[in-house]
Amino acid sequence: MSTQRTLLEVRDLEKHFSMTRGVLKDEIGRVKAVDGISFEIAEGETFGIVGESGCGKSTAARTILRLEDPTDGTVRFDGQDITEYDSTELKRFRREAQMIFQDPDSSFDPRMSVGESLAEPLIVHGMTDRERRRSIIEKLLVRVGLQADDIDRYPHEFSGGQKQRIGLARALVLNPRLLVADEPVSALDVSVQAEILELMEDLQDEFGLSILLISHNLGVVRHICDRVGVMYLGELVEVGPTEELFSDPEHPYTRALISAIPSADLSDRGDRVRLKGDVPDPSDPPRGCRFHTRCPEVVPPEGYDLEQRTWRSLLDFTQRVEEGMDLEAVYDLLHPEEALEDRDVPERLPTSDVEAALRSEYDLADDIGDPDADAVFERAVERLASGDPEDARETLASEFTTVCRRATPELERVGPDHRTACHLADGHQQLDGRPADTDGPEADRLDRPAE
Ligand SMILES: Nc1ncnc2c1ncn2[C@@H]1O[C@H](COP(=O)(O)OP(=O)(O)OP(=O)(O)O)[C@@H](O)[C@H]1O
Repeated sequence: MSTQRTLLEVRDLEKHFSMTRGVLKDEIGRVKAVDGISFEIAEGETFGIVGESGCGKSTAARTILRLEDPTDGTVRFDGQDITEYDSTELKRFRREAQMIFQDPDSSFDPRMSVGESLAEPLIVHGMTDRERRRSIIEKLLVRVGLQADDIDRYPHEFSGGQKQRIGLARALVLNPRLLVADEPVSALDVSVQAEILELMEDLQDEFGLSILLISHNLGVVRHICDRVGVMYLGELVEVGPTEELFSDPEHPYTRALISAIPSADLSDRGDRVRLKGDVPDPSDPPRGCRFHTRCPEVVPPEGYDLEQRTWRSLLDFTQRVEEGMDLEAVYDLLHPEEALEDRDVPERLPTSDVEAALRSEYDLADDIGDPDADAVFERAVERLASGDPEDARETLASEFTTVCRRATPELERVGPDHRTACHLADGHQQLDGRPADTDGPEADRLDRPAE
């Protein structure tokens, strides 16, 4: 990490959105968009936050700039807690911390010339001298690769890349110390993305800026960030120096994101990890490690000898049964073509048919390699076929249990400046972690069923 002093310090930041119902606006839940993230950015440093869509990156950025009020946690800028700022301090902060957005088109008023748009922040912050404003803006336009006389042109006269250059000029016109860039190049042609990123790097050096870069694109983050935080479902799961994180990723989510980067080298295709499904609902995140429902490296249950792929399938099946796989759902699996109104579900279904359908659905071989695990699976299948999903659920939950569901891994050090929140990482292997905060069927472990 940079030896420069810290400019931005984010501690345990949370932003939850209330979900309400009816005219009385009763709260029926909370979207935990940002759920306890901590990191810092040094002066002159570029820190990237990366993750799939919906994992909370933009909300984090907006909350850090106090465009949203945090639910909990602190954001310190130059040592001061911005959540405590009064309106005067907030105005000064808004000068020192600027943002650029993904879509340069929608961030400009089409009726205002470039000069008028860029003069606005100067006027708001008290620069009354028109000539001085014009001179500052012209110099900045040249600095971002445009021409001084572009000052009198209108947004529609520029390409996307040029508009993002103007966006950068507008962000820098007040000489800020922090630039928050939310997907600054994802709306641009690939050919101009690198130009804009290089411009940002040059401007950073020249203006001594700290940058918080938000992107779903790991290539973009790798290009210009000194350090990276990987975000999943409102939490940071790994934070480390960029090259170390890319060459030696510690979290399975980071590994999956890196392996999904399109590579010219087709020979490595076999190693690609494909993450199944979308990011789960942030109003009801999975307990334990939030990534365990999609993790390709989820820790297997003790006492079984299973290949990772088989274990992942068994856990997917367990999760599905827990979510409420009943006799009707099993029937639908056996009769996918049957219309809903023609459905006549009997009290029990042939166990062998159910077993074959479920093995096919979850890609489980006839012999999964461990007779004990097979016995658990078969018992669950038999209970499902008999219309007793509760027993199936309890059997699976008590047997196919994993530390990844039982305990929440903390972000712990795996290198001098590298931290990860994964039970697999060094220091997590004692399988402790924080207990998951919801009681579930695993809370009361059942005895292993008779074999
Ligand atoms: N004002 C809001 N009210 C309710 N939920 C919100 C609000 N803003 C964001 N969310 C939810 O919070 C979660 C995180 O959204 P956010 O936009 O921060 O994610 P993101 O990682 O930036 O994704 P994207 O790149 O798609 O914008 C999402 O589930 C989103 O629907």
